[in-house]
Amino acid sequence: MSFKTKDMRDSFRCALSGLGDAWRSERNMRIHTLAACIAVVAGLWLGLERLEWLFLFSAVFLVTTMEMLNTALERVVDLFTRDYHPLARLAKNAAAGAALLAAFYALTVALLIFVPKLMERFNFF
Ligand SMILES: Nc1ncnc2c1ncn2[C@@H]1O[C@H](COP(=O)(O)OP(=O)(O)OP(=O)(O)O)[C@@H](O)[C@H]1O
Repeated sequence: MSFKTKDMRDSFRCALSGLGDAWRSERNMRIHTLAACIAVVAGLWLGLERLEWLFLFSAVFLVTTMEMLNTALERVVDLFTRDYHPLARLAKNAAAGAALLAAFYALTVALLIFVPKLMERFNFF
């Protein structure tokens, strides 16, 4: 029996289903989505420039992409073994480390964009 997708629409449906599954099963994914929504609302309120939006969206997509890859790797490792294995630990920790680096990037971008804008808005200068 073949599991191959039939056409582009089928591939797209599978990808959306993957996003939905990750959103339902991964708490981090929901936290990132909430953080992204807050950042977009704050960006609209503070009137970000085009380049600031570009960095903000790059951070949002990097973090969510890393979280999806982390989730995929966790699933593959769990498929391979549910028992303790040092390589399973190393693989999952490395993927979690990648997600953490992306989160640090997003935090840096958010601080560099929002702190000056907020100081300007509240006349801290
Ligand atoms: N089969 C295993 N063998 C050894 N250590 C494991 C194994 N499965 C998980 N671990 C360890 O437990 C940690 C958490 O694994 P788990 O699969 O529960 O991920 P998680 O808590 O869902 O992580 P995240 O918060 O990134 O989604 C891993 O980072 C790893 O250190």
